[in-house]
Amino acid sequence: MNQESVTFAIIGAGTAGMRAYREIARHSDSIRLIEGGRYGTTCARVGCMPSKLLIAAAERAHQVRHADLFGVRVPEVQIDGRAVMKRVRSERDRFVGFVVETVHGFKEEHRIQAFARFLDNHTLKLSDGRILKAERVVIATGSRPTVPPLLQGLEDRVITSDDLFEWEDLPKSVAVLGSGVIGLELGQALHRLGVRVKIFGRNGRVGGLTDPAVVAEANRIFATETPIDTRARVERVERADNGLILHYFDGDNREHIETFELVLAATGRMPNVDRLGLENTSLTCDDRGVPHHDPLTGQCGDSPIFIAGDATHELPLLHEASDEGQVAGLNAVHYPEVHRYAKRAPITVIFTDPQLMIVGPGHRALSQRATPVVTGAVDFGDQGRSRILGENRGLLHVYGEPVTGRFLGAEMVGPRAEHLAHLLAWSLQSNLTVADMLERPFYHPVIEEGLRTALRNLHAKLGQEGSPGLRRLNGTVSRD
Ligand SMILES: Cc1cc2nc3c(=O)[nH]c(=O)nc-3n(C[C@H](O)[C@H](O)[C@H](O)COP(=O)(O)OP(=O)(O)OC[C@H]3O[C@@H](n4cnc5c(N)ncnc54)[C@H](O)[C@@H]3O)c2cc1C
Ligand SMILES: NC(=O)c1ccc[n+]([C@@H]2O[C@H](COP(=O)([O-])OP(=O)(O)OC[C@H]3O[C@@H](n4cnc5c(N)ncnc54)[C@H](O)[C@@H]3O)[C@@H](O)[C@H]2O)c1
Repeated sequence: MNQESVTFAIIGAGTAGMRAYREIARHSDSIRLIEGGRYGTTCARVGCMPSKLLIAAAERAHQVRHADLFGVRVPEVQIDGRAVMKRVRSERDRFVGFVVETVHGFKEEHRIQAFARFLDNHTLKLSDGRILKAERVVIATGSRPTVPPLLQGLEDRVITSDDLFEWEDLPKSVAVLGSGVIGLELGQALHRLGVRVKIFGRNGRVGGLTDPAVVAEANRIFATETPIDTRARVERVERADNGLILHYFDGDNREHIETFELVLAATGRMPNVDRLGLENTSLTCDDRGVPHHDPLTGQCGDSPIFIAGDATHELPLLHEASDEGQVAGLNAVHYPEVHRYAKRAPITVIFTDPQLMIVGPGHRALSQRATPVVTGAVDFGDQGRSRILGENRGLLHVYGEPVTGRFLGAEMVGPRAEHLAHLLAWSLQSNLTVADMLERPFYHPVIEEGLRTALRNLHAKLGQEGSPGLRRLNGTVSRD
């Protein structure tokens, strides 16, 4: 039998796996990086990068269409679907190319192209028939889109984010199932690119927001432009000659029947742990099949098996996958000595227009704490810079802790949220109080002045003493 023994095996050469590889390869040459699919990572191939490329085209179309507001007349906007998708694909290929180049820079003898499956804690069966023995293993197998039972059997008309960026041209119409992060980002972009779109959510959810007031404002704003019903109930989907017929009840319980060329399933992603043969190991798993592990070490139980990235089903985000890969790699190297590493402040940005962001654990989690949470707010309707830009819509809620005055997090729908989210995440990680934050400089006229309004509002509600924004220096001024 073709069998090989090494010290380290990493399953999956995505963002987390590549990061773990780099960490381990600094210490050992006895390592194998196993990839079953194509090199290039989910982020570059079908995730962060192509989605933002599509959104960039949609934003440009939207800006040109609305140039009128500034007295700039554009007679007719035409969307060339083939040209849009050509740029998306070619820029995507460029990003993927860099990643593939990096992987090819790893030693050839370290790389295996096959799917891996556990036979026991230390034995992997590869899809090419080989057996690999490894003392320590990192699971970095990522996640994949789920398709709800409602759409099963209709696969030729159902797409996921894995398929969309391969399009040669834009379709005529798409029903988007799911108003989470992917559904909102891609649904709004397609709508702006001239595709007839309807986004179907459920329970009023928008992009993972949890603050009821911010959720309501986001729902209101998106509905002014894009056909969206986050309280719909799609009951049945059936095949038609030219697409799929959706039978659904809207938020007011009225029945509708509408035909679309395609349905985009944006109903969540599942961790790639179900085909790993984990039942052959000593690991215990949660109800999603994810091995119980310590999120701060990546270690599964007390075994020499570590897990990182989307496979953990914790925070399926790029920077988290990268950090977790590094931690898993380091701890695999030093096993049985395993260290806990602090997480960065939680941050999520959703690239809709207006953008959404969550910093910290989010409103729902904060309101479940024993100590009460105080909320400061700003409405961007009259905010100076936002109005100048014609982007004056949105709501920011900032949260603070009574007594200590500590900043706890934020949720927002509004202009340039990606930048405010970073200021706030850095403040949170630095353990700043709301008063500390107000002592920082704010230029004029900028969107950050809107943040200052929210922080002042929070400061007042927290009943903090002193004049916010001023730092009194020690001593008194003596005049002789
Ligand atoms: C449409 C979309 C947009 C996104 N946008 C953003 C964004 O804007 N910002 C952000 O932070 N995040 C975004 N994400 C999330 C981000 O892409 C993921 O969190 C990240 O790519 C996960 O990295 P990973 O290393 O865990 O998984 P992956 O990059 O998926 O790597 C896992 C690898 O494991 C391989 N594999 C699986 N099973 C096996 C096996 N048994 N044997 C061998 N190999 C195996 C797979 O083929 C794959 O190559 C987006 C995701 C999607 C889908
Ligand atoms: N900007 C970003 O950072 C970014 C962008 C895209 C994806 N991602 C990552 O990818 C992950 C997956 O994204 P996603 O949008 O697939 O998942 P998600 O969990 O954000 O959203 C899925 C949504 O679909 C809804 N849903 C499920 N079944 C449904 C049904 N039958 N009908 C109607 N709605 C239904 C759920 O209620 C939920 O709101 C995200 O959690 C995120 O971590 C991040």
